[in-house]
Amino acid sequence: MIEACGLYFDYSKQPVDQAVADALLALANERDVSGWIARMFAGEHINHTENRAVLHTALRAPRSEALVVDGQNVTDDVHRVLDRMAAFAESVRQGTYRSATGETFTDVVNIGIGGSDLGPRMVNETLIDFTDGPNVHYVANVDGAQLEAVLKMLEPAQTLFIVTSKTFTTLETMANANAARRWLTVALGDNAVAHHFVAVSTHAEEVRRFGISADCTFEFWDWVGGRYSVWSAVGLALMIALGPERFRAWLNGANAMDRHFRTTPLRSNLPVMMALLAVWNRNFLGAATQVVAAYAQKLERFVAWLQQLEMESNGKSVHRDGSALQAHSTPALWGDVGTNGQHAFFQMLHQGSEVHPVDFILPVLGTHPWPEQQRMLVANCLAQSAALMRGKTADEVRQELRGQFEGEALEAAVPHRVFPGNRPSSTLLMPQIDPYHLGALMALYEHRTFVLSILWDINAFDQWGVELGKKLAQTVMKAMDGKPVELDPSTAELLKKASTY
Ligand SMILES: O=P(O)(O)OC[C@H]1O[C@](O)(CO)[C@@H](O)[C@@H]1O
Repeated sequence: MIEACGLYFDYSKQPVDQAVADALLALANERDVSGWIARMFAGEHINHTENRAVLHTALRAPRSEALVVDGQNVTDDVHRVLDRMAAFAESVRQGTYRSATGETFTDVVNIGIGGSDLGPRMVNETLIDFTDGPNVHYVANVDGAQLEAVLKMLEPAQTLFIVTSKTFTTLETMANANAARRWLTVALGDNAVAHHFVAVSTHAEEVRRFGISADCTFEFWDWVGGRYSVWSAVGLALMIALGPERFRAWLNGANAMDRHFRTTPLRSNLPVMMALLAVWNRNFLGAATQVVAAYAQKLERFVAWLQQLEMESNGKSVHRDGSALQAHSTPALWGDVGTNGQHAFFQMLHQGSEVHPVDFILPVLGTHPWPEQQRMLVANCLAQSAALMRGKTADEVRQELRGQFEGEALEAAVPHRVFPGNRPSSTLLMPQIDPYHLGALMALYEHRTFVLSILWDINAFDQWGVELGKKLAQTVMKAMDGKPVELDPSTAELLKKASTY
């Protein structure tokens, strides 16, 4: 086990002995994991395909920790924006920042997608017991049904929109932002936009073009990747919900994990060991997927956030130098909260034809008034990992069924009830869900993802794989408008059929 920042990581149910652990650590040394960690924290341009530093860790560093990168003290920049966010969040929460009609804002809508949505939404939902500000809603999908479902609950005169987009050109976000602006101006007139819209972006020019002034813009920087951006001004809606103090406690949890990651020898370094176990399961034992089962209803959106973090970062097929990978990179990551998953896909985990390693995450103390149910939740989490490990032999099944079945009937019944066992899992205990421990948990997985990229020698911080589909969507839309564009026959036929509905 390894314990860090209030998280207790038990990997005793992983198929790893001392020799394997030593070999994995030798691999980490061969890949220069320590050197890469130092390079990331120092602000080197390790995102080489975009020539950018990778400094989400600076977003949660204390004010006193100066870090000069490319001639700029990034800690000063970070705290200047954090202070502006705190002042703004408090003014919305206290009702001193008013709407165009002089009313307080009862509702805030964050419009953003990918990293500009998944992180803040997940943290907001997980820490819902710690929120005491206006109601915060999140709209991501270009499917207008999502925007409509939110807007129909709201009063224009009491609604603040935060348009969150690193690039401020993302199709979905701009479509939703434009629609929200129309909804607002129909009710309150064009002048309301200045009171009701703020922006979070790295692209001041695009924000200005949309009609949001610099005063209402909260910046971040190109050294913050989209899927690592929740700690920046992208968390503004979250800060309005939580208040600046709890937001800081959450940053502190992440900062504690950063310090652990940066300073702890590899053998007892939690993100490093998690990544090594993942490589063991993926590349040596052949696991094609990784399951994450959080035993806490509040963590319902954790896997969605993690999917972008891991699969957008490490879903690559080439090394840093562009040569093809000789081994697989990220497994598909999926899961659901316990105990719900037990009644859905756990059958396959226990008896399916392939092995899928599981990370069990268990906040032990509930934050609800039903202690008996919390006991059941904890018991179920521990029981599932034990069952995966132990399995059940044919002899054990026979013993159990004796008296119920005899002879041929008994033998026919046995194979269906056998569990192979030896199915790997790790269990991560935390005392409870609170801002500090959630911050530490998220930073843990961020660093695990980074270490995996080092072990696979890939760039975890670009995402060229999302570009092609985005471009083709533009072509398809042109075709929908009757413009002469070239579509492959399959897509052209689908479009033809779709146009008949
Ligand atoms: O914040 P933006 O620029 O709107 O981008 C949203 C998301 O789109 C992506 O670029 C691609 O999915 C993500 O990396 C990013 O989080």
